Amino acid sequence: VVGGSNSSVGEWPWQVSLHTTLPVQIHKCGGSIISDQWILTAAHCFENFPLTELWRVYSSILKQSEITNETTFFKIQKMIVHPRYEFSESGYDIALLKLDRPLNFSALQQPTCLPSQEEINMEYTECWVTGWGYTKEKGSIEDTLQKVKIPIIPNADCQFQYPEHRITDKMLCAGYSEGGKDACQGDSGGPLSCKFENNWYVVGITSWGEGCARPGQPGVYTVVAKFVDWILEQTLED
Ligand SMILES: O=C1CSc2cc(C(=O)N[C@@H](Cc3ccccc3)C(=O)NCCc3cc(Cl)ccc3-n3cnnn3)ccc2N1
Repeated sequence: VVGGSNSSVGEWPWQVSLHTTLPVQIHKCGGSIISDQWILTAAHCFENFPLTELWRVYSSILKQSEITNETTFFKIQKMIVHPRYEFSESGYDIALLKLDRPLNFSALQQPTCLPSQEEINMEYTECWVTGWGYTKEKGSIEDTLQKVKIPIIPNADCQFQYPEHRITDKMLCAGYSEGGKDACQGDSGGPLSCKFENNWYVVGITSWGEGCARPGQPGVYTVVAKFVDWILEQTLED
């Protein structure tokens, strides 16, 4: 996250850190707890790492340095990548992870709400991007979970800013025209969380952008509301 600040303990209890273990263990992507056994994240996280055995899911983490060999983690029992996903910029950048066992909700780990389909994204006036990603383009993974408040911008404006892309109705953009605040490498898969009538919703999934926090190059997020039917089909079947 560029232009953000340190989160406090329990501020984003649905945020998880997804680690790959080979060749060394590193934080790879963010994700959001949406039930006691399901994590919502981005499809592109698994492009080079499709094997569930290579992943570890850490919840109730504020600092990456909290993670040691003794820290408990969840394994992935099932990985569901959207069937229409090809690459981030063509959309459908969404995936579901079923944990090997249910997690116990607490102040430090609990689900966020899925938005309902009809809520249009422009009503959200308080949206935050969170993650352990770079704080500048040539950066490194942050120790403390970062947060930054970023406004959702109309898709028409976003399309103008990305003339070589097709910004679909299943994508939303968030950023400041002057840049300076954005997601960055290591934040993908994490939530764009919006507060609405005193509840928090995972409105977007951090997906792609041209550089980080550049003027006129907003971040692009998967519109979760457009996939709620798919999410329910995949998760209620179990
Ligand atoms: O310890 C390490 C070594 S460096 C490192 C890099 C990445 C990374 O590139 N992640 C990509 C995505 C990815 C994940 C897995 C495999 C391959 C790629 C990302 O977050 N990409 C974020 C994409 C993005 C989204 C928005 Cl909304 C705005 C701006 C951007 N950025 C544009 N340029 N950089 N960020 C993830 C974890 C890492 N951990």
